[in-house]
Amino acid sequence: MNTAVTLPTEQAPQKVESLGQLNRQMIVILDFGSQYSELIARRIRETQVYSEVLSYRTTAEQLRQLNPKGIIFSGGPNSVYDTGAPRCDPEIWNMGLPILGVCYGMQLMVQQLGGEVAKADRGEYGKASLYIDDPTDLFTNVEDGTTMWMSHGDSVIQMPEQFELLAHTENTPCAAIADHDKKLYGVQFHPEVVHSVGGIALIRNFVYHICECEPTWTTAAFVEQAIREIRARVGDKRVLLALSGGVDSSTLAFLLHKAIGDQLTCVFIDQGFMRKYEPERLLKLFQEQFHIPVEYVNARERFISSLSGITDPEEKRRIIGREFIIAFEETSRRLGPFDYLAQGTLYPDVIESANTNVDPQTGERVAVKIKSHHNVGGLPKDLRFKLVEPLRKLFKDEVRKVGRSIGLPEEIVQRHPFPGPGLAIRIIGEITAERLNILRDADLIVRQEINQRGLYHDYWQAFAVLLPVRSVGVMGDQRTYAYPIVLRIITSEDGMTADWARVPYDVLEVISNRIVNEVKGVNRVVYDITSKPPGTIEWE
Ligand SMILES: Nc1ncnc2c1ncn2[C@@H]1O[C@H](COP(=O)(O)OP(=O)(O)OP(=O)(O)O)[C@@H](O)[C@H]1O
Ligand SMILES: O=c1[nH]c(=O)c2[nH+]cn([C@@H]3O[C@H](COP(=O)(O)O)[C@@H](O)[C@H]3O)c2[nH]1
Ligand SMILES: NC(=O)CC[C@H](N)C(=O)O
Ligand SMILES: [Mg+2]
Repeated sequence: MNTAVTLPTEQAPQKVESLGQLNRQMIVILDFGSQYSELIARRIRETQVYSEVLSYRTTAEQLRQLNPKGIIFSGGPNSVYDTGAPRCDPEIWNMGLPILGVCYGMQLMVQQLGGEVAKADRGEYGKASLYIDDPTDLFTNVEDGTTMWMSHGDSVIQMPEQFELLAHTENTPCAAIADHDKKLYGVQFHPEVVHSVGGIALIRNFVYHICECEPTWTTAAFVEQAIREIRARVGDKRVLLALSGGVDSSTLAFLLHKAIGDQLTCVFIDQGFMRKYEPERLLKLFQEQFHIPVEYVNARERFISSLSGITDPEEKRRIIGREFIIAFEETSRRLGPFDYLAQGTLYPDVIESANTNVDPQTGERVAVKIKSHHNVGGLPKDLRFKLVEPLRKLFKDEVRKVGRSIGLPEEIVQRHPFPGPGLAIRIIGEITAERLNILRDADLIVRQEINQRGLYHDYWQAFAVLLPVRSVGVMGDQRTYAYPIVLRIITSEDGMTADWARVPYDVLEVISNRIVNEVKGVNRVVYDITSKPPGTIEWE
Protein backbone atom coordinates (compact mmCIF):
# COMPACT_ATOMS: atom_id res chain seq x y z
CA MET A 1 0.00 0.00 0.00
CA ASN A 2 1.35 3.43 -0.93
CA THR A 3 1.36 6.47 1.25
CA ALA A 4 -0.96 9.15 0.02
CA VAL A 5 0.17 12.28 -1.77
CA THR A 6 -0.51 15.01 0.75
CA LEU A 7 -2.88 17.57 -0.61
CA PRO A 8 -2.19 21.12 0.44
CA THR A 9 -5.22 21.96 2.54
CA GLU A 10 -4.94 20.38 5.96
CA GLN A 11 -8.06 21.92 7.39
CA ALA A 12 -11.56 22.62 6.27
CA PRO A 13 -11.77 26.05 4.66
CA GLN A 14 -12.83 28.50 7.34
CA LYS A 15 -14.76 30.69 5.05
CA VAL A 16 -16.30 29.70 1.77
CA GLU A 17 -16.74 32.85 -0.24
CA SER A 18 -18.52 32.22 -3.47
CA LEU A 19 -20.15 33.98 -6.35
CA GLY A 20 -22.63 31.14 -6.17
CA GLN A 21 -24.22 32.79 -3.15
CA LEU A 22 -25.49 35.40 -5.55
CA ASN A 23 -26.29 32.86 -8.19
CA ARG A 24 -29.52 31.01 -8.29
CA GLN A 25 -27.80 27.97 -9.77
CA MET A 26 -24.34 26.56 -9.42
CA ILE A 27 -22.36 23.37 -9.70
CA VAL A 28 -19.62 22.92 -7.12
CA ILE A 29 -16.39 21.09 -8.00
CA LEU A 30 -14.76 19.46 -5.00
CA ASP A 31 -11.05 19.36 -5.74
CA PHE A 32 -9.10 16.23 -4.85
CA GLY A 33 -5.89 17.58 -6.39
CA SER A 34 -6.48 17.05 -10.10
CA GLN A 35 -4.60 19.03 -12.71
CA TYR A 36 -7.97 19.61 -14.33
CA SER A 37 -10.20 20.88 -11.54
CA GLU A 38 -10.31 24.43 -12.89
CA LEU A 39 -10.85 23.04 -16.36
CA ILE A 40 -14.03 21.28 -15.20
CA ALA A 41 -15.28 24.60 -13.82
CA ARG A 42 -14.50 26.32 -17.12
CA ARG A 43 -16.33 23.66 -19.12
CA ILE A 44 -19.42 24.03 -16.98
CA ARG A 45 -19.30 27.80 -17.19
CA GLU A 46 -19.14 27.41 -20.97
CA THR A 47 -22.57 25.79 -20.73
CA GLN A 48 -23.75 29.01 -19.03
CA VAL A 49 -24.07 27.50 -15.60
CA TYR A 50 -21.98 28.96 -12.81
CA SER A 51 -19.36 26.68 -11.31
CA GLU A 52 -16.43 27.01 -9.00
CA VAL A 53 -13.79 24.86 -7.36
CA LEU A 54 -13.78 24.30 -3.60
CA SER A 55 -11.56 22.23 -1.34
CA TYR A 56 -12.43 18.55 -0.93
CA ARG A 57 -12.66 19.39 2.79
CA THR A 58 -15.75 21.53 2.29
CA THR A 59 -18.40 20.14 4.60
CA ALA A 60 -21.99 19.17 3.79
CA GLU A 61 -23.11 22.03 6.02
CA GLN A 62 -21.03 24.56 4.07
CA LEU A 63 -22.34 23.15 0.82
CA ARG A 64 -25.93 23.44 2.01
CA GLN A 65 -25.40 27.16 2.51
CA LEU A 66 -24.19 27.50 -1.07
CA ASN A 67 -27.20 25.54 -2.26
CA PRO A 68 -25.65 24.01 -5.41
CA LYS A 69 -27.69 22.12 -8.00
CA GLY A 70 -25.06 19.39 -8.19
CA ILE A 71 -21.52 18.43 -7.22
CA ILE A 72 -18.60 17.10 -9.23
CA PHE A 73 -15.77 15.26 -7.51
CA SER A 74 -12.52 15.87 -9.39
CA GLY A 75 -9.77 13.39 -10.16
CA GLY A 76 -6.63 13.29 -8.07
CA PRO A 77 -3.14 11.83 -7.75
CA ASN A 78 -3.95 9.48 -4.87
CA SER A 79 -5.29 5.97 -4.74
CA VAL A 80 -8.43 5.71 -2.65
CA TYR A 81 -7.04 2.72 -0.74
CA ASP A 82 -3.89 4.64 0.36
CA THR A 83 -3.70 5.49 4.03
CA GLY A 84 -4.46 9.17 4.38
CA ALA A 85 -5.99 9.52 0.91
CA PRO A 86 -8.35 12.50 0.82
CA ARG A 87 -12.02 11.78 1.50
CA CYS A 88 -15.11 13.93 1.50
CA ASP A 89 -17.46 14.61 4.37
CA PRO A 90 -19.58 11.36 4.25
CA GLU A 91 -22.68 13.42 4.98
CA ILE A 92 -22.43 14.71 1.39
CA TRP A 93 -23.75 11.37 0.09
CA ASN A 94 -26.98 11.97 1.99
CA MET A 95 -27.67 15.47 0.71
CA GLY A 96 -29.89 14.21 -2.10
CA LEU A 97 -27.89 16.17 -4.68
CA PRO A 98 -26.73 14.77 -8.03
CA ILE A 99 -23.02 13.90 -7.86
CA LEU A 100 -20.65 13.11 -10.72
CA GLY A 101 -17.34 11.53 -9.72
CA VAL A 102 -14.52 11.87 -12.24
CA CYS A 103 -11.68 9.31 -12.03
CA TYR A 104 -10.49 9.56 -8.41
CA GLY A 105 -13.90 11.08 -7.67
CA MET A 106 -15.63 7.97 -9.02
CA GLN A 107 -13.25 5.65 -7.23
CA LEU A 108 -13.97 7.44 -3.96
CA MET A 109 -17.72 7.17 -4.55
CA VAL A 110 -17.37 3.43 -5.13
CA GLN A 111 -15.20 2.88 -2.10
CA GLN A 112 -17.28 4.96 0.29
CA LEU A 113 -20.56 3.40 -0.87
CA GLY A 114 -19.43 -0.20 -0.43
CA GLY A 115 -17.87 -1.21 -3.76
CA GLU A 116 -14.25 -2.04 -4.41
CA VAL A 117 -11.34 -0.30 -6.11
CA ALA A 118 -7.96 -1.88 -6.77
CA LYS A 119 -4.86 -1.40 -8.81
CA ALA A 120 -5.73 -2.31 -12.41
CA ASP A 121 -3.81 -4.97 -14.36
CA ARG A 122 -3.17 -2.33 -16.95
CA GLY A 123 -3.53 1.40 -16.43
CA GLU A 124 -4.90 3.53 -19.23
CA TYR A 125 -3.23 6.80 -20.18
CA GLY A 126 -4.45 8.77 -23.16
CA LYS A 127 -7.18 8.01 -25.66
CA ALA A 128 -9.59 5.11 -25.27
CA SER A 129 -12.73 4.07 -27.14
CA LEU A 130 -15.78 4.08 -24.93
CA TYR A 131 -18.57 1.56 -25.52
CA ILE A 132 -21.90 2.61 -24.13
CA ASP A 133 -24.04 0.02 -22.35
CA ASP A 134 -26.82 2.39 -21.27
CA PRO A 135 -27.39 5.30 -23.65
CA THR A 136 -29.95 7.09 -21.46
CA ASP A 137 -29.46 10.22 -19.34
CA LEU A 138 -25.67 10.77 -18.91
CA PHE A 139 -24.89 9.42 -22.39
CA THR A 140 -27.69 10.99 -24.40
CA ASN A 141 -26.18 12.21 -27.69
CA VAL A 142 -22.80 10.61 -26.92
CA GLU A 143 -21.79 8.30 -29.76
CA ASP A 144 -21.03 4.65 -29.05
CA GLY A 145 -17.29 4.06 -29.52
CA THR A 146 -16.45 7.73 -28.94
CA THR A 147 -12.96 8.72 -27.84
CA MET A 148 -12.54 9.60 -24.18
CA TRP A 149 -9.31 10.50 -22.47
CA MET A 150 -8.06 8.33 -19.60
CA SER A 151 -5.39 8.76 -16.95
CA HIS A 152 -5.64 6.08 -14.27
CA GLY A 153 -3.82 3.18 -12.69
CA ASP A 154 -6.68 2.03 -10.45
CA SER A 155 -10.04 0.62 -11.48
CA VAL A 156 -13.44 -0.17 -10.05
CA ILE A 157 -13.60 -3.95 -9.67
CA GLN A 158 -16.94 -4.08 -7.92
CA MET A 159 -19.73 -1.56 -8.06
CA PRO A 160 -21.68 -0.71 -4.89
CA GLU A 161 -25.17 -2.20 -4.66
CA GLN A 162 -27.84 -0.36 -6.66
CA PHE A 163 -25.26 0.81 -9.18
CA GLU A 164 -25.55 -0.11 -12.86
CA LEU A 165 -23.00 -0.19 -15.62
CA LEU A 166 -23.26 2.64 -18.17
CA ALA A 167 -20.12 2.15 -20.27
CA HIS A 168 -16.87 0.20 -20.61
CA THR A 169 -13.60 0.30 -22.55
CA GLU A 170 -11.40 -2.56 -23.69
CA ASN A 171 -9.30 -2.36 -20.50
CA THR A 172 -11.83 -1.01 -18.05
CA PRO A 173 -15.05 -2.96 -17.49
CA CYS A 174 -16.53 -0.20 -15.27
CA ALA A 175 -15.76 3.00 -17.19
CA ALA A 176 -19.05 4.68 -16.25
CA ILE A 177 -21.58 3.73 -13.58
CA ALA A 178 -24.72 5.12 -11.99
CA ASP A 179 -27.22 4.82 -9.21
CA HIS A 180 -30.04 6.42 -11.21
CA ASP A 181 -32.41 6.75 -8.27
CA LYS A 182 -29.94 8.68 -6.16
CA LYS A 183 -28.51 10.51 -9.19
CA LEU A 184 -24.99 9.35 -8.39
CA TYR A 185 -22.73 8.98 -11.43
CA GLY A 186 -19.12 8.02 -11.90
CA VAL A 187 -16.84 8.14 -14.94
CA GLN A 188 -13.32 6.76 -15.09
CA PHE A 189 -12.35 9.05 -18.00
CA HIS A 190 -11.94 12.84 -18.05
CA PRO A 191 -14.85 14.45 -19.91
CA GLU A 192 -13.35 17.93 -19.29
CA VAL A 193 -10.29 17.62 -21.53
CA VAL A 194 -10.54 18.62 -25.18
CA HIS A 195 -9.39 15.19 -26.36
CA SER A 196 -12.54 13.62 -24.94
CA VAL A 197 -14.77 13.89 -27.98
CA GLY A 198 -18.09 13.25 -26.24
CA GLY A 199 -17.01 15.09 -23.10
CA ILE A 200 -18.94 18.30 -23.59
CA ALA A 201 -22.15 16.43 -24.43
CA LEU A 202 -21.77 14.40 -21.25
CA ILE A 203 -21.17 17.50 -19.15
CA ARG A 204 -24.22 19.17 -20.67
CA ASN A 205 -26.33 16.09 -19.87
CA PHE A 206 -25.18 16.18 -16.27
CA VAL A 207 -25.74 19.89 -15.89
CA TYR A 208 -29.04 20.26 -17.75
CA HIS A 209 -30.80 16.90 -17.51
CA ILE A 210 -29.54 15.45 -14.27
CA CYS A 211 -29.00 18.60 -12.18
CA GLU A 212 -31.85 20.40 -14.00
CA CYS A 213 -29.90 23.65 -14.28
CA GLU A 214 -30.91 26.48 -16.55
CA PRO A 215 -28.42 28.65 -18.43
CA THR A 216 -28.31 31.49 -15.90
CA TRP A 217 -24.56 32.24 -15.93
CA THR A 218 -24.56 34.97 -18.49
CA THR A 219 -22.47 38.09 -18.69
CA ALA A 220 -25.53 40.24 -18.08
CA ALA A 221 -26.39 38.27 -14.95
CA PHE A 222 -22.83 38.58 -13.66
CA VAL A 223 -22.79 42.35 -14.19
CA GLU A 224 -26.14 42.82 -12.51
CA GLN A 225 -25.11 40.72 -9.51
CA ALA A 226 -21.66 42.28 -9.24
CA ILE A 227 -23.12 45.77 -9.18
CA ARG A 228 -25.62 44.77 -6.52
CA GLU A 229 -22.91 43.16 -4.43
CA ILE A 230 -20.50 46.09 -4.76
CA ARG A 231 -23.19 48.52 -3.62
CA ALA A 232 -24.13 46.33 -0.66
CA ARG A 233 -20.51 45.89 0.39
CA VAL A 234 -19.27 49.43 -0.03
CA GLY A 235 -22.34 51.38 1.15
CA ASP A 236 -21.56 55.08 1.10
CA LYS A 237 -17.79 54.63 1.62
CA ARG A 238 -15.15 55.69 -0.89
CA VAL A 239 -13.17 53.27 -3.07
CA LEU A 240 -9.68 53.71 -4.47
CA LEU A 241 -9.27 51.76 -7.71
CA ALA A 242 -5.80 50.64 -8.79
CA LEU A 243 -6.03 51.37 -12.51
CA SER A 244 -3.32 50.17 -14.90
CA GLY A 245 -5.23 50.72 -18.12
CA GLY A 246 -5.14 46.94 -18.73
CA VAL A 247 -8.19 44.84 -19.53
CA ASP A 248 -8.99 43.82 -15.98
CA SER A 249 -8.70 47.11 -14.12
CA SER A 250 -10.36 49.04 -16.96
CA THR A 251 -13.29 46.63 -16.88
CA LEU A 252 -13.42 47.10 -13.14
CA ALA A 253 -13.31 50.89 -13.53
CA PHE A 254 -16.39 50.77 -15.76
CA LEU A 255 -18.13 48.35 -13.42
CA LEU A 256 -17.41 50.44 -10.31
CA HIS A 257 -18.30 53.63 -12.11
CA LYS A 258 -21.69 52.12 -12.89
CA ALA A 259 -22.10 50.82 -9.33
CA ILE A 260 -20.94 53.71 -7.17
CA GLY A 261 -20.27 56.72 -9.42
CA ASP A 262 -18.53 59.53 -7.52
CA GLN A 263 -17.48 57.36 -4.62
CA LEU A 264 -14.81 55.98 -6.96
CA THR A 265 -11.32 57.43 -7.39
CA CYS A 266 -9.00 55.84 -9.95
CA VAL A 267 -5.29 55.97 -9.33
CA PHE A 268 -2.61 55.06 -11.85
CA ILE A 269 0.84 54.39 -10.41
CA ASP A 270 3.67 55.14 -12.81
CA GLN A 271 6.22 52.68 -11.40
CA GLY A 272 8.75 53.55 -14.10
CA PHE A 273 8.35 50.16 -15.80
CA MET A 274 5.66 51.03 -18.31
CA ARG A 275 6.09 50.72 -22.05
CA LYS A 276 6.94 53.73 -24.19
CA TYR A 277 4.16 56.39 -24.39
CA GLU A 278 1.84 54.22 -22.25
CA PRO A 279 1.15 56.51 -19.25
CA GLU A 280 0.27 59.49 -21.48
CA ARG A 281 -2.05 57.40 -23.63
CA LEU A 282 -3.88 55.91 -20.67
CA LEU A 283 -4.52 59.28 -19.03
CA LYS A 284 -5.73 60.81 -22.27
CA LEU A 285 -8.07 57.92 -23.02
CA PHE A 286 -9.69 57.84 -19.60
CA GLN A 287 -9.98 61.57 -19.05
CA GLU A 288 -10.86 62.75 -22.56
CA GLN A 289 -12.76 59.82 -24.01
CA PHE A 290 -14.37 58.11 -21.01
CA HIS A 291 -14.63 61.19 -18.79
CA ILE A 292 -13.40 59.15 -15.85
CA PRO A 293 -10.84 61.20 -13.87
CA VAL A 294 -7.58 59.43 -13.07
CA GLU A 295 -5.09 60.44 -10.41
CA TYR A 296 -1.57 60.11 -11.82
CA VAL A 297 1.12 59.20 -9.27
CA ASN A 298 4.73 59.45 -10.33
CA ALA A 299 6.51 56.85 -8.19
CA ARG A 300 9.35 56.10 -10.60
CA GLU A 301 12.15 57.16 -8.29
CA ARG A 302 10.89 55.09 -5.37
CA PHE A 303 10.39 51.91 -7.36
CA ILE A 304 13.73 52.05 -9.14
CA SER A 305 15.73 52.85 -6.04
CA SER A 306 14.03 50.14 -3.98
CA LEU A 307 15.00 47.60 -6.63
CA SER A 308 18.60 48.67 -6.88
CA GLY A 309 20.89 45.63 -6.76
CA ILE A 310 17.97 43.15 -6.62
CA THR A 311 18.23 40.20 -9.01
CA ASP A 312 16.01 37.49 -7.51
CA PRO A 313 12.64 37.39 -9.34
CA GLU A 314 10.49 36.68 -6.29
CA GLU A 315 12.30 39.38 -4.31
CA LYS A 316 11.59 41.84 -7.13
CA ARG A 317 7.93 40.89 -7.12
CA ARG A 318 7.64 41.25 -3.36
CA ILE A 319 9.28 44.68 -3.38
CA ILE A 320 7.07 45.83 -6.25
CA GLY A 321 3.94 44.59 -4.44
CA ARG A 322 5.02 46.46 -1.33
CA GLU A 323 5.79 49.67 -3.22
CA PHE A 324 2.38 49.54 -4.90
CA ILE A 325 0.70 49.39 -1.50
CA ILE A 326 2.86 52.23 -0.16
CA ALA A 327 1.81 54.31 -3.16
CA PHE A 328 -1.89 53.48 -2.60
CA GLU A 329 -1.63 54.36 1.10
CA GLU A 330 0.10 57.62 0.34
CA THR A 331 -2.64 58.47 -2.16
CA SER A 332 -5.29 57.56 0.40
CA ARG A 333 -3.75 59.95 2.94
CA ARG A 334 -3.64 62.71 0.36
CA LEU A 335 -7.07 62.30 -1.24
CA GLY A 336 -8.96 60.05 1.13
CA PRO A 337 -9.52 58.46 3.44
CA PHE A 338 -10.54 55.39 1.46
CA ASP A 339 -11.80 52.26 3.20
CA TYR A 340 -11.63 50.10 0.10
CA LEU A 341 -8.98 49.28 -2.46
CA ALA A 342 -10.26 47.80 -5.73
CA GLN A 343 -7.97 45.69 -7.93
CA GLY A 344 -8.55 43.80 -11.16
CA THR A 345 -7.40 40.49 -9.69
CA LEU A 346 -8.38 37.40 -11.71
CA TYR A 347 -8.60 33.69 -11.01
CA PRO A 348 -5.24 32.84 -12.63
CA ASP A 349 -3.44 35.50 -10.51
CA VAL A 350 -4.81 33.79 -7.42
CA ILE A 351 -4.07 30.25 -8.59
CA GLU A 352 -0.47 30.96 -9.56
CA SER A 353 0.56 33.15 -6.62
CA ALA A 354 -0.82 31.24 -3.70
CA ASN A 355 2.15 30.68 -1.45
CA THR A 356 0.52 28.55 1.17
CA ASN A 357 -1.57 26.68 -1.37
CA VAL A 358 -4.55 28.33 0.21
CA ASP A 359 -6.17 31.46 -1.13
CA PRO A 360 -5.46 33.97 1.65
CA GLN A 361 -8.80 35.69 1.07
CA THR A 362 -11.07 32.68 1.04
CA GLY A 363 -9.12 29.83 2.59
CA GLU A 364 -9.67 27.64 -0.45
CA ARG A 365 -7.11 25.23 -1.84
CA VAL A 366 -5.25 26.41 -4.91
CA ALA A 367 -2.32 24.86 -6.71
CA VAL A 368 1.35 25.29 -5.74
CA LYS A 369 3.07 28.65 -6.07
CA ILE A 370 4.58 29.45 -9.44
CA LYS A 371 5.21 33.15 -8.98
CA SER A 372 3.80 35.92 -6.82
CA HIS A 373 1.60 38.15 -8.89
CA HIS A 374 2.16 41.55 -7.33
CA ASN A 375 -1.51 42.08 -6.59
CA VAL A 376 -1.96 38.82 -4.66
CA GLY A 377 1.30 37.38 -3.32
CA GLY A 378 2.79 40.85 -2.80
CA LEU A 379 0.13 42.09 -0.38
CA PRO A 380 1.20 42.79 3.20
CA LYS A 381 -0.52 40.94 6.06
CA ASP A 382 -1.61 44.16 7.75
CA LEU A 383 -3.20 45.72 4.69
CA ARG A 384 -5.14 48.78 5.83
CA PHE A 385 -7.68 48.63 3.01
CA LYS A 386 -10.51 46.21 2.60
CA LEU A 387 -10.25 44.68 -0.86
CA VAL A 388 -12.87 44.90 -3.59
CA GLU A 389 -12.05 42.32 -6.24
CA PRO A 390 -15.25 41.33 -8.05
CA LEU A 391 -13.35 39.68 -10.92
CA ARG A 392 -11.43 37.37 -8.61
CA LYS A 393 -13.25 34.24 -9.76
CA LEU A 394 -13.20 35.00 -13.48
CA PHE A 395 -10.95 33.88 -16.30
CA LYS A 396 -9.60 36.45 -18.74
CA ASP A 397 -11.99 35.59 -21.56
CA GLU A 398 -14.91 36.05 -19.16
CA VAL A 399 -13.58 39.46 -18.09
CA ARG A 400 -13.33 40.49 -21.74
CA LYS A 401 -17.01 39.60 -22.21
CA VAL A 402 -17.95 41.58 -19.10
CA GLY A 403 -15.94 44.60 -20.28
CA ARG A 404 -17.51 44.51 -23.71
CA SER A 405 -21.01 44.24 -22.28
CA ILE A 406 -20.60 47.40 -20.19
CA GLY A 407 -19.26 49.53 -23.00
CA LEU A 408 -15.49 49.17 -22.75
CA PRO A 409 -14.17 49.90 -26.26
CA GLU A 410 -12.71 47.01 -28.29
CA GLU A 411 -9.33 48.71 -28.20
CA ILE A 412 -9.06 47.94 -24.48
CA VAL A 413 -11.10 44.72 -24.43
CA GLN A 414 -8.67 43.14 -26.91
CA ARG A 415 -5.48 44.49 -25.35
CA HIS A 416 -2.72 42.05 -24.62
CA PRO A 417 -2.18 41.55 -20.89
CA PHE A 418 0.68 43.52 -19.40
CA PRO A 419 1.92 42.53 -15.93
CA GLY A 420 1.71 45.02 -13.06
CA PRO A 421 5.49 44.81 -12.39
CA GLY A 422 5.89 45.72 -16.06
CA LEU A 423 9.30 45.76 -17.69
CA ALA A 424 10.93 45.08 -14.31
CA ILE A 425 10.23 41.34 -14.74
CA ARG A 426 11.31 41.43 -18.39
CA ILE A 427 14.80 42.60 -17.52
CA ILE A 428 16.43 39.50 -16.14
CA GLY A 429 18.74 40.38 -13.27
CA GLU A 430 19.36 43.91 -12.07
CA ILE A 431 17.22 46.75 -13.37
CA THR A 432 19.10 49.84 -14.48
CA ALA A 433 17.98 52.98 -16.30
CA GLU A 434 20.12 51.97 -19.30
CA ARG A 435 18.54 48.52 -19.53
CA LEU A 436 15.05 49.97 -19.17
CA ASN A 437 15.64 52.32 -22.09
CA ILE A 438 16.97 49.51 -24.25
CA LEU A 439 14.01 47.26 -23.49
CA ARG A 440 11.49 50.05 -24.05
CA ASP A 441 12.86 50.74 -27.51
CA ALA A 442 13.02 47.06 -28.45
CA ASP A 443 9.49 46.47 -27.14
CA LEU A 444 8.13 49.37 -29.19
CA ILE A 445 9.55 47.82 -32.37
CA VAL A 446 7.96 44.44 -31.61
CA ARG A 447 4.59 46.06 -31.05
CA GLN A 448 4.83 48.31 -34.10
CA GLU A 449 5.63 45.46 -36.46
CA ILE A 450 2.99 43.12 -35.05
CA ASN A 451 0.39 45.91 -35.22
CA GLN A 452 1.21 47.14 -38.68
CA ARG A 453 0.94 43.66 -40.12
CA GLY A 454 -2.49 43.13 -38.61
CA LEU A 455 -1.20 40.30 -36.41
CA TYR A 456 -2.06 41.78 -33.01
CA HIS A 457 -5.22 39.74 -32.53
CA ASP A 458 -3.53 36.50 -33.52
CA TYR A 459 -1.46 36.51 -30.34
CA TRP A 460 -2.10 36.52 -26.60
CA GLN A 461 1.04 38.54 -25.93
CA ALA A 462 4.02 39.70 -27.98
CA PHE A 463 6.94 41.30 -26.19
CA ALA A 464 10.69 41.60 -25.68
CA VAL A 465 12.84 40.40 -22.79
CA LEU A 466 16.35 41.66 -22.05
CA LEU A 467 19.00 39.24 -20.82
CA PRO A 468 21.83 40.49 -18.60
CA VAL A 469 24.53 38.66 -20.57
CA ARG A 470 26.48 39.99 -23.51
CA SER A 471 27.70 38.33 -26.67
CA VAL A 472 30.04 39.24 -29.51
CA GLY A 473 28.85 40.54 -32.86
CA VAL A 474 30.14 42.52 -35.80
CA MET A 475 28.61 45.70 -37.16
CA GLY A 476 30.23 48.01 -39.73
CA ASP A 477 33.44 46.03 -39.45
CA GLN A 478 33.51 46.81 -35.74
CA ARG A 479 33.38 44.30 -32.94
CA THR A 480 30.29 44.63 -30.75
CA TYR A 481 29.78 43.20 -27.29
CA ALA A 482 26.17 43.79 -26.32
CA TYR A 483 22.92 42.42 -24.87
CA PRO A 484 20.61 39.92 -26.58
CA ILE A 485 16.87 40.54 -26.81
CA VAL A 486 14.49 37.58 -26.53
CA LEU A 487 11.21 37.73 -28.45
CA ARG A 488 8.32 36.12 -26.61
CA ILE A 489 5.24 35.81 -28.80
CA ILE A 490 2.59 33.37 -27.66
CA THR A 491 -0.91 32.09 -28.23
CA SER A 492 -3.18 31.18 -25.33
CA GLU A 493 -6.81 30.86 -24.32
CA ASP A 494 -6.58 32.00 -20.73
CA GLY A 495 -2.91 32.52 -19.82
CA MET A 496 -2.85 29.27 -17.84
CA THR A 497 -1.30 27.34 -20.72
CA ALA A 498 0.35 28.81 -23.79
CA ASP A 499 2.21 27.92 -26.96
CA TRP A 500 4.86 29.87 -28.84
CA ALA A 501 3.41 31.49 -31.94
CA ARG A 502 4.46 30.34 -35.39
CA VAL A 503 5.21 33.91 -36.46
CA PRO A 504 6.06 34.20 -40.19
CA TYR A 505 9.82 34.26 -40.75
CA ASP A 506 9.73 37.54 -42.65
CA VAL A 507 8.09 39.24 -39.66
CA LEU A 508 10.74 37.84 -37.32
CA GLU A 509 13.38 38.99 -39.78
CA VAL A 510 12.15 42.58 -39.84
CA ILE A 511 11.80 42.72 -36.05
CA SER A 512 15.30 41.34 -35.59
CA ASN A 513 16.86 43.71 -38.14
CA ARG A 514 15.15 46.73 -36.74
CA ILE A 515 16.05 45.97 -33.11
CA VAL A 516 19.72 45.35 -33.84
CA ASN A 517 19.97 48.37 -36.13
CA GLU A 518 17.89 50.84 -34.15
CA VAL A 519 18.45 49.94 -30.50
CA LYS A 520 21.85 50.82 -29.24
CA GLY A 521 23.22 48.20 -26.84
CA VAL A 522 21.65 45.17 -28.58
CA ASN A 523 23.47 43.02 -31.14
CA ARG A 524 21.44 39.83 -31.20
CA VAL A 525 17.76 38.73 -31.22
CA VAL A 526 16.58 35.24 -30.31
CA TYR A 527 13.10 33.67 -30.41
CA ASP A 528 11.72 31.78 -27.39
CA ILE A 529 10.15 28.51 -28.57
CA THR A 530 9.01 27.21 -25.18
CA SER A 531 5.38 26.51 -24.39
CA LYS A 532 3.74 26.93 -20.95
CA PRO A 533 4.20 24.50 -19.31
CA PRO A 534 7.12 23.95 -19.00
CA GLY A 535 8.01 27.64 -19.42
CA THR A 536 5.91 30.46 -18.05
CA ILE A 537 4.86 33.38 -20.23
CA GLU A 538 7.01 35.98 -18.49
CA TRP A 539 10.65 35.17 -17.84
CA GLU A 540 10.53 36.01 -14.12
N1 LIG B 1 0.50 50.79 -12.74
C1 LIG B 1 -0.54 50.43 -11.99
N2 LIG B 1 -1.21 51.34 -11.26
C2 LIG B 1 -2.27 50.99 -10.51
N3 LIG B 1 -2.70 49.72 -10.39
C3 LIG B 1 -2.08 48.77 -11.07
C4 LIG B 1 -0.97 49.05 -11.93
N4 LIG B 1 -0.57 47.90 -12.49
C5 LIG B 1 -1.38 46.94 -12.03
N5 LIG B 1 -2.29 47.43 -11.18
C6 LIG B 1 -3.34 46.69 -10.44
O1 LIG B 1 -2.99 45.31 -10.39
C7 LIG B 1 -4.01 44.53 -11.00
C8 LIG B 1 -3.41 43.32 -11.68
O2 LIG B 1 -2.65 43.68 -12.80
P1 LIG B 1 -2.86 42.94 -14.17
O3 LIG B 1 -1.82 43.36 -15.12
O4 LIG B 1 -3.06 41.49 -13.90
O5 LIG B 1 -4.29 43.46 -14.65
P2 LIG B 1 -4.64 44.64 -15.64
O6 LIG B 1 -3.44 45.49 -15.85
O7 LIG B 1 -5.83 45.33 -15.11
O8 LIG B 1 -5.05 43.88 -16.94
P3 LIG B 1 -4.09 43.15 -17.97
O9 LIG B 1 -3.95 41.75 -17.43
O10 LIG B 1 -4.87 43.21 -19.22
O11 LIG B 1 -2.81 43.86 -18.03
C9 LIG B 1 -4.68 45.49 -11.95
O12 LIG B 1 -5.98 45.04 -12.28
C10 LIG B 1 -4.67 46.77 -11.16
O13 LIG B 1 -5.73 46.78 -10.22
O1 LIG C 1 -0.56 41.84 -13.15
C1 LIG C 1 0.25 40.94 -13.19
N1 LIG C 1 1.10 40.86 -12.17
C2 LIG C 1 2.09 39.97 -12.13
O2 LIG C 1 2.85 39.97 -11.18
C3 LIG C 1 2.18 39.07 -13.26
N2 LIG C 1 3.03 38.07 -13.56
C4 LIG C 1 2.60 37.55 -14.77
N3 LIG C 1 1.55 38.22 -15.21
C5 LIG C 1 0.76 37.95 -16.44
O3 LIG C 1 0.01 36.77 -16.16
C6 LIG C 1 -0.01 35.88 -17.28
C7 LIG C 1 0.65 34.55 -16.92
O4 LIG C 1 2.02 34.80 -16.77
P1 LIG C 1 3.12 33.73 -16.38
O5 LIG C 1 2.96 32.59 -17.33
O6 LIG C 1 4.42 34.42 -16.55
O7 LIG C 1 2.82 33.35 -14.97
C8 LIG C 1 0.72 36.63 -18.39
O8 LIG C 1 -0.27 37.27 -19.17
C9 LIG C 1 1.61 37.60 -17.65
O9 LIG C 1 1.93 38.74 -18.41
C10 LIG C 1 1.25 39.15 -14.29
N4 LIG C 1 0.28 40.08 -14.25
N1 LIG D 1 -6.68 10.87 -12.68
C1 LIG D 1 -7.07 10.34 -11.54
O1 LIG D 1 -7.98 10.83 -10.86
C2 LIG D 1 -6.28 9.17 -11.07
C3 LIG D 1 -6.87 8.48 -9.88
C4 LIG D 1 -5.97 7.39 -9.32
N2 LIG D 1 -4.78 7.98 -8.81
C5 LIG D 1 -5.67 6.35 -10.41
O2 LIG D 1 -4.56 6.25 -10.86
O3 LIG D 1 -6.55 5.62 -10.82
MG1 LIG E 1 -1.71 44.82 -16.54
